[in-house]
Order: sequence, then C-alpha cells, then structure tokens
Amino acid sequence: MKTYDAIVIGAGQAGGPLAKRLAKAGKKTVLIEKRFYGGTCVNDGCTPTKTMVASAKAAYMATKSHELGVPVKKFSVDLAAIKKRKDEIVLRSRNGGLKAAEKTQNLDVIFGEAVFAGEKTVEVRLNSGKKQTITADLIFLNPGALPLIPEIEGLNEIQYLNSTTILDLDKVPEHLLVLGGNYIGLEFGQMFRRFGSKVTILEKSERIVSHEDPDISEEMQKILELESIKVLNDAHAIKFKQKSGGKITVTVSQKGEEHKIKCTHVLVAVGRKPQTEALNLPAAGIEADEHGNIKVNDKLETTAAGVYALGDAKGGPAFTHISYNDYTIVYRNLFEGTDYTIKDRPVPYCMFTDPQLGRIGIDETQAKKQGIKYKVAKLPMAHVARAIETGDTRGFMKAIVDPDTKVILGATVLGPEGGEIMTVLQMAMEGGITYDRIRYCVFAHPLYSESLNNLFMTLGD
Ligand SMILES: Cc1cc2nc3c(=O)[nH]c(=O)nc-3n(C[C@H](O)[C@H](O)[C@H](O)COP(=O)(O)OP(=O)(O)OC[C@H]3O[C@@H](n4cnc5c(N)ncnc54)[C@H](O)[C@@H]3O)c2cc1C
Ligand SMILES: NC(=O)c1ccc[n+]([C@@H]2O[C@H](COP(=O)([O-])OP(=O)(O)OC[C@H]3O[C@@H](n4cnc5c(N)ncnc54)[C@H](O)[C@@H]3O)[C@@H](O)[C@H]2O)c1
Repeated sequence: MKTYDAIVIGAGQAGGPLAKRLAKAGKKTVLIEKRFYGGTCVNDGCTPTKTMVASAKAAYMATKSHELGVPVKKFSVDLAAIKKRKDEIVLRSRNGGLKAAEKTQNLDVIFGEAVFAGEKTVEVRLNSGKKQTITADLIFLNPGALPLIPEIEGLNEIQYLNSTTILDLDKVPEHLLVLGGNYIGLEFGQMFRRFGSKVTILEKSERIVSHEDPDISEEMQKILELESIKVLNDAHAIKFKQKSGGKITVTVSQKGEEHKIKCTHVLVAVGRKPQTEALNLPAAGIEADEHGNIKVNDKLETTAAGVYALGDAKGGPAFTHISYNDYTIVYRNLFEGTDYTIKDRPVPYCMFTDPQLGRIGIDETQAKKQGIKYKVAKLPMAHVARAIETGDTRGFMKAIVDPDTKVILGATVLGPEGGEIMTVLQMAMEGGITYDRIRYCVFAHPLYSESLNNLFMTLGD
C-alpha cells in the first residue's frame, strides 16, 4: 500500500486544479482519473459545445447576412470539419492540462478507476490492468456526473444519442428529436437546426427553461420557433420503435392525447446523474442521498472525516465555475485558515443558446415566493441601440430590485451577449452598487451595457 498526504479522485474542474495546488503546497498528492484529464467541461461539455455553437452561429449569420446588405448566396455546413476543429480544441486543452499536472512536483497522475476499499483506503484499477492500493488522510472526491437516461419503453432498443455521443456525429441528422428543453436540449437543438436538421424538442414540463420566469420561457420559445424549431411542451415520450435501418417512431402523450412523430435521431437531454455508485462509498463511511449525490455540509465535508466532495457529484448547481469555486473554498479553508462556505456564494450561469440567457440572483418568481417587497425593471432588446445596430433585437433584460434600499436582487438577460451583460450586473451586486447609481452611470456608447441606464429608468422612481 502506498501512502500519500492527499488523494484526489477525478480530474474535473475541481480535482485537477486542487491536486496541483496541494502538490505545490508540499503535500504528496495523487490524482486518479479513469478517463480523460479535464473531465466533462473540457472533453464532453463546455469546450466542445461552445466550439460547435460558434460554427452554428456562423451558419445562422450566413442566412441573415442579406439583412446587413451582404447576401451570402450559397453556403454549406461541413459537420466533419466542424468536428475536426472541435476535436483539436478539446485535445489541446486536455493535453495542456495533463502536461502541466504531470510536470508538477509532488503530484502523481494515474489513470484508472478508484474504488473505496475501506476508510481512507482506495483501490485503483489501473487502465493498464494492474491494481494499486493507496491511502491518505485527506481525500477529495470530484467524480462528476453522466447523462441520465429515463426508463421509457423501447428507448434502450434504439441507438439514441446523449450529450457525449452527439459530439461525434459527422453527418447532419435529417430529423433530430430532443428529449428535454433546458441547457443541453436547447443548446444542441438550436445548433443542429442551424446545421440543417429538422428539430423537434419535447419538454415534459409546461414550458421550456422551466426554472426561469414564464416570460423568459415564452420569449425563448418564440426565438426558437423563429428558426422553425418545433417545441412541444407538456409532452411525454412514452414509446420508441425503430424498424431495422428505418426511421424512429416516437409515441408522444400530450395533454391526454397520443400522437406519433417520425424522426431519424433522438438526443436524450433530461439531466445528469452523479458518478458515485462505482466508488463504493459505504466502505469508507461516506453517505449519499437517494439520487447518489454525495452528502456534504456547507464546507463540502462529507460524512467521513477528512473526506471532501466537490463539483457535480454533490448535487446542486452543476456548472464548471461552481466546481472550480468548490476547490478554492476547500483549499483555502484547509490551508489558508479561512472559513468560506457554499451557502451565500453567487450562482451565475449562462445558457449558450443564441441569444444567450444570462442569470444571476433571484428572478421574479422567486421574489414573489419569498414575499419580499420588490420591483421589476424590464427593457426589450429592441430598445437597445447596440442591438438595433447589429441587427439582433431578440429578447429582453430584466432585473429585480429592492425599491427601498435600491439594491439589485437579481437579473436575467435573454439577448445578444446576455451572459456578459448579466455579469456587469453581477459585479454591481457584488460591489453593492445600487440601481439608482447605475441609472446615471457613464457607460461607453453604444455598448449593450450602456442600456443598463435605460433598464433602470423604466422603474420611474
Ligand atoms: C454538454 C454539456 C455542456 C455543458 N456546458 C456548460 C457550460 O457552458 N458552462 C458550465 O458552467 N457548465 C457546463 N456544463 C456542466 C459542466 O461541464 C460541469 O458542471 C463541470 O464539468 C463540473 O464537473 P465536475 O468537476 O464536477 O466533474 P467532471 O468534470 O465531470 O469530472 C469528473 C471526472 O472524474 C472521473 N471519475 C469519475 N469517477 C471516477 C473514479 N471512480 N475513478 C477515477 N476517476 C473517476 C471522470 O472520468 C471525470 O473525468 C456542461 C455539461 C455538459 C454535459
Ligand atoms: N450553459 C451551461 O451552463 C450548461 C450547458 C449544458 C449543460 N449544463 C449543465 O448540465 C446539466 C444537465 O443539463 P440538462 O439540460 O440535461 O438537464 P436539466 O436538468 O437542466 O434539464 C432537463 C430538462 O429535461 C426535462 N425532462 C426531464 N425528463 C424528461 C422527459 N422524460 N421527457 C422530456 N423532458 C424531460 C426537464 O423538465 C428539464 O427541462 C444542467 O444541470 C446544467 O447545469 C450547463
């Protein structure tokens, strides 16, 4: 058995940087990864999807360019070339990260699957076929999550796609049916529509992006429908059938009625589940909830002393920046004497549809639910000079404020550069800059953010 100061399981967005930092601080550390360095974000998530979203945007602009007086008469989408570009960017990032880790003194990077054999003891089934047992007083779990596949009749008998396998297509599907109308479903749905697929989105809730305000869902649906994407809400796929080599028939139950849709490809995008079962957590006294999420307190401590869980596998918001922030909280608390928790940290996010959906803090629905005194400032992008000039006035900005203290409580921006505009408001919230100051703040003209003046003018107080 080999003894280290620290074991890190999973080279994801928390595990990789944490392992390097521990090693640099003089802790003899081992980082165990069963697949690819960089985890989901680099290999199957943010990096490949946002790379491909850029290609989809180029295709969309080609269809729109005549509106700007530059007609593109003919263009084609080369999915094999798009995939090649994506693969190169992913590989560069994966290999760059791995090289930096392997060069770090005090850090061993090993490739294999980690399984708990007892308290503070991990057995690694090395990818080479050998086994290694290791122990450490400090253990950090960053195993991430995998696509969740629902139990629906016939689904396992068709060759459905998930968010990882769809990245390897080199031919554009004729008709892509997407299960799930949130981050993954909408980002891929719009992307493949722009590549040339017919796209149908089935969402089981009453509306897509159902964790946002209803006016956001409505505007998002309008935007997607403008590109001829079919969105079916309150729609439940109940059966899949495919004749060998033929089209897939999906039986859909919607508002008490059943109908059939024929498609060529199905993307399952109904959420993700933590990759914790294979870890044999009970052997180390680490508890998980009924969904497999590792139970942690506000400082990311698990139920076993000296064992921490970071990133998607602990449940809650599943974003790269949250996983990375988990690492900084755990590291600083352990080695820099701080007392940070995950309780009150901001959770911004950006859905990379086009236009983007940026969100920070509370929305109108949550303000109502909390029973607090609030006002809503709302500005259509059609009133934003920059949006008019660039020819894209889809969406709106919305902020929730406290009318007494003038504090900004939250913002949702569905519009061009919505994520960046939201971040300006996040900075105001972090710095305690109230909306009455932003209303008269001097911003460079004509930026999108300049319109934050007008957003808060709408409050009329
Ligand atoms: C298609 C898609 C697009 C996304 N886009 C965005 C985006 O734009 N912005 C954003 O913020 N987030 C996005 N996300 C979410 C984001 O990718 C994750 O939240 C983020 O990667 C955090 O993951 P993590 O650090 O928890 O673990 P991961 O990055 O998943 O890493 C976990 C690692 O642990 C390894 N592992 C698991 N079990 C073991 C074991 N027993 N032994 C050894 N190794 C093990 C896995 O192989 C994996 O490499 C996207 C996700 C997907 C799927
Ligand atoms: N831009 C980003 O930050 C980004 C992008 C992609 C993924 N992600 C992360 O990945 C995670 C997973 O994304 P996701 O979109 O798969 O999951 P999700 O949980 O965000 O959304 C799943 C959607 O599928 C619907 N659904 C569930 N079961 C269904 C069914 N049987 N039929 C039809 N619809 C069904 C849900 O109502 C929901 O709208 C997200 O939580 C997110 O944090 C983030």
